[in-house]
Amino acid sequence: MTNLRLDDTFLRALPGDPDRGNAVREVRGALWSEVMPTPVLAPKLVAYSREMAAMLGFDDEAIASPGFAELFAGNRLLEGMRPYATNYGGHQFGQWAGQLGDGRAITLGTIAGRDRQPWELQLKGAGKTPYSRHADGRAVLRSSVREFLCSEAMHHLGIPTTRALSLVTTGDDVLRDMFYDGHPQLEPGAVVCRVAPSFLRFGHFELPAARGDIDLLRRLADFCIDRHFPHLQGSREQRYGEWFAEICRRSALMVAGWMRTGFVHGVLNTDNMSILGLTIDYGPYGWVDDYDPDFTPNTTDAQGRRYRYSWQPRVVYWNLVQLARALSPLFADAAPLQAGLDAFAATHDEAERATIAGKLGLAECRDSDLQLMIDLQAWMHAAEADMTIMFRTLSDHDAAALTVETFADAFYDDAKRIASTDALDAWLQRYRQRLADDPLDATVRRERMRAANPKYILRNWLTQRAIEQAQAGDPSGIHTLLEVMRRPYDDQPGREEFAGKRPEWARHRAGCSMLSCSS
Ligand SMILES: Nc1ncnc2c1ncn2[C@@H]1O[C@H](COP(=O)(O)OP(=O)(O)OP(=O)(O)O)[C@@H](O)[C@H]1O
Ligand SMILES: [Mg+2]
Repeated sequence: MTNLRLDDTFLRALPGDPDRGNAVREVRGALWSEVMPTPVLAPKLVAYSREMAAMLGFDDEAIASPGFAELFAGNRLLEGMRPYATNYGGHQFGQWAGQLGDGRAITLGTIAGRDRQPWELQLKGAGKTPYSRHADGRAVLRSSVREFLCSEAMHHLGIPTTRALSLVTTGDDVLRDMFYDGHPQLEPGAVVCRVAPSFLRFGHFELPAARGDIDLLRRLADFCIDRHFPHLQGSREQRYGEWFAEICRRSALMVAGWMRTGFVHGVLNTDNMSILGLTIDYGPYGWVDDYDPDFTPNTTDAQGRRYRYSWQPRVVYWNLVQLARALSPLFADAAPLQAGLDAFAATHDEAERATIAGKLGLAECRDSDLQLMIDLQAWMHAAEADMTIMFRTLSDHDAAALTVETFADAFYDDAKRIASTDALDAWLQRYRQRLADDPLDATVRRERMRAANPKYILRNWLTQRAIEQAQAGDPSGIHTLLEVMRRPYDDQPGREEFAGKRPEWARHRAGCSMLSCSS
């Protein structure tokens, strides 16, 4: 573990803050500030991702050593590590918020993985930084469990995401007012080590642009392209255009993955948008249980529901417009930026059609299939039917034999089930007619549907149950969930409970249907 080769390209290529220490400050003309993690009382490794550990070259012995927990709690550094926090801004709920920055994220360094690619190791919750503003730089166990598990679950679902290496409890308590209602409580603290090729966000580009620091903006753009988009060719301006278009396409595929699986990010501010098109910042996210286009897990967003499930594609587009605005000083005219935004629309449209074809088991999505899907969604909404169970049941049965009884496990409300029976029969009739006009054979159809319709998603109540167990001293629920979510598309005999609908106790429970940014 001590001979990790650190890659400090980011620090060498881009200007840093001349000041040291973690005093809160405005940082201009610089993209990062060197800052030490603040040591914690008693680091204890609670869970780790075996795939990520293998990728980074940590063997069982290294993971079991006390040094591993100490390193990934921020209590100890390896030789050559120069930890830093980065400087970014962002649009929060539609408003420009100025400088934000890594207020509780500290990068330990970047190392080459087994794949020879750079992987940045970043601690979340490692103490104050110059960007902590009024907050404490810490994270609580419940939010850290959520970030750790969902990062890995998302990866195994095949949706671009930052990853998680480790979850360490700190032995320190952290004060949090979970619902901002004047009832702060002490909660156990934790640190997640998350991992990605880069944690650059839209906000890293927006901040220098907003300050008129075009030189810094250009240096950052050139660095980002050279390092993370080296395949882009052509003149400097052509590369900028291609780069922006690729960010748009990647963002479209990311959000299409969320829509396919029922993920709601919760805080889609531009500071939570990765320039690599990765899902980033697992805060008050949620997974759709009963299909509801307005599902908004984040109580902080309960009024406007800006970040509701069904608005995510348009919000990502809005965020890309902000990025285009920020990057515009790099362009002589707006055409390449508009072309990028158009690429978002085209890619998203194509991905949405692929989703429909996959979820319904069709060789291709015709125009009329869009309506078929809209009608099924409207039906699920009215019937209060579980989205994941509906589609998986649809995947696993011969269409000829489907009746409302086949979907018995998907309903949350008996009266709504009964009231919706005729409408489902009518929809199934149309679906069967459509399948009769589709060339796929039954085996291929089933395989495709099972690959588009996960059986296991990281339902909020499952995570909440694991969190409550962990808070009581038993982390085994986290390990089990991590294991189940490694194979979300496979049937896992004996683990049916993890594919079940939300139990009644979780309907209005904090942590299940209501989450806040207090984490
Ligand atoms: N406990 C905290 N201490 C210091 N800064 C914080 C804390 N919580 C959030 N922030 C900062 O507030 C801003 C917005 O927070 P947001 O909830 O989007 O991010 P986050 O959950 O900290 O993490 P990230 O985006 O790094 O995953 C960011 O600048 C973030 O660093
Ligand atoms: Mg954030």
